[in-house]
Amino acid sequence: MSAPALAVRAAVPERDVEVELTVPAGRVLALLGPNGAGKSTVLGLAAGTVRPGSGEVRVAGRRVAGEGAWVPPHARRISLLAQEPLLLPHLDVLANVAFGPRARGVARRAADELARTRLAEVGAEALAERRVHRLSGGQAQRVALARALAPDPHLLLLDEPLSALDVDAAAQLRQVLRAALRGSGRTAVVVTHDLLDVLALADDVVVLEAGRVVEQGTTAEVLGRPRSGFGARLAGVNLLLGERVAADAVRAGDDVVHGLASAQPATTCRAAAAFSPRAVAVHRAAPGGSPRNVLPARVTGLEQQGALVRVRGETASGSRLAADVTPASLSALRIGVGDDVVLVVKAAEVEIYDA
Ligand SMILES: Nc1ncnc2c1ncn2[C@@H]1O[C@H](COP(=O)(O)OP(=O)(O)OP(=O)(O)O)[C@@H](O)[C@H]1O
Repeated sequence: MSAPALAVRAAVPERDVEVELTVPAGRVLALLGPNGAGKSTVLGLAAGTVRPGSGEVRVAGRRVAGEGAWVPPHARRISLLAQEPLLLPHLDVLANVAFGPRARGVARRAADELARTRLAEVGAEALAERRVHRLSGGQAQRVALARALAPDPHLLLLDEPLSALDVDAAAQLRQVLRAALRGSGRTAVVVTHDLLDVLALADDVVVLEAGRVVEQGTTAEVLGRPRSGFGARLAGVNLLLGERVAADAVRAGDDVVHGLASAQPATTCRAAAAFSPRAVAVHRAAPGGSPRNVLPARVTGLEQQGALVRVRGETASGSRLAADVTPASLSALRIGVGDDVVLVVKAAEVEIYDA
């Protein structure tokens, strides 16, 4: 087996970041997490703009940072596509894309040819002779992608690459990125806050919170069975993380939720209960009847969610939950922020799994 394209096992104490993660060659990893979680720091460790206080960083098997080792950024064969396209303003598009290969010693004609191939790959062939200042935001970012791909890097780092673009340009570039990355053999780490980027681009997901990896897995695993608050928000589900108190029940504080357990509970007692906000009904008082989970909560917010209204609530134990209800039912209930309600969800709608 070949070495991973990126292996980080490092701490940056002054930022309280301590992470261990690997990116196998040929895969795309989405690096997610709230503001200040450490995403940029991990990119910096890979790129060589941040030095680890301890531990090491390897790129394609080579130690690029760590005790007694330091490879400067330009010698790591890593390309960065940032929020803003970092193009050289005095060169035309073709020369911008040919710049990296030229710097690695490729002859002029071959570098130009390679640049045209990369421009064609991102749908920007027709822009080859254009001056950089005459490009739109979306065009410039395409050219920046071609430029990042041209030196054939071990690893491509994408730092919120679509966030400076309007919705249409972002959607187009997302497809271009998808074509350039998925199944291409290229390896990338993409920092994003956008679920659409994760779905379109990522094979794997790592979630960081407060400088630590709190969750990792394939995109399907993390979205299907999130094990962190951030992962649950991304997946759009309610998540109670706590201890397993029965094969089919999880307790978080005083909140106990029953559900359908995965076949074989592990010996660990950390477990998660996940359910959709659409499966949650909102009542003024606990209803009688069939096996249900009943969670008293205080309403903390109301917001429109498509054709429904999302009712946000918090239980006395601090579990934050959401219920999506129709405007008509909400109006009949006459509830507002600060009111006490009862959130009800059938056990059959709850999935219980190890966390
Ligand atoms: N240049 C710096 N010097 C010192 N501390 C920093 C520096 N940059 C970031 N930090 C701190 O390091 C921690 C991780 O920040 P980082 O920028 O890596 O998070 P992030 O997940 O990229 O956040 P965001 O989504 O806001 O960009 C935070 O506590 C932050 O305040």
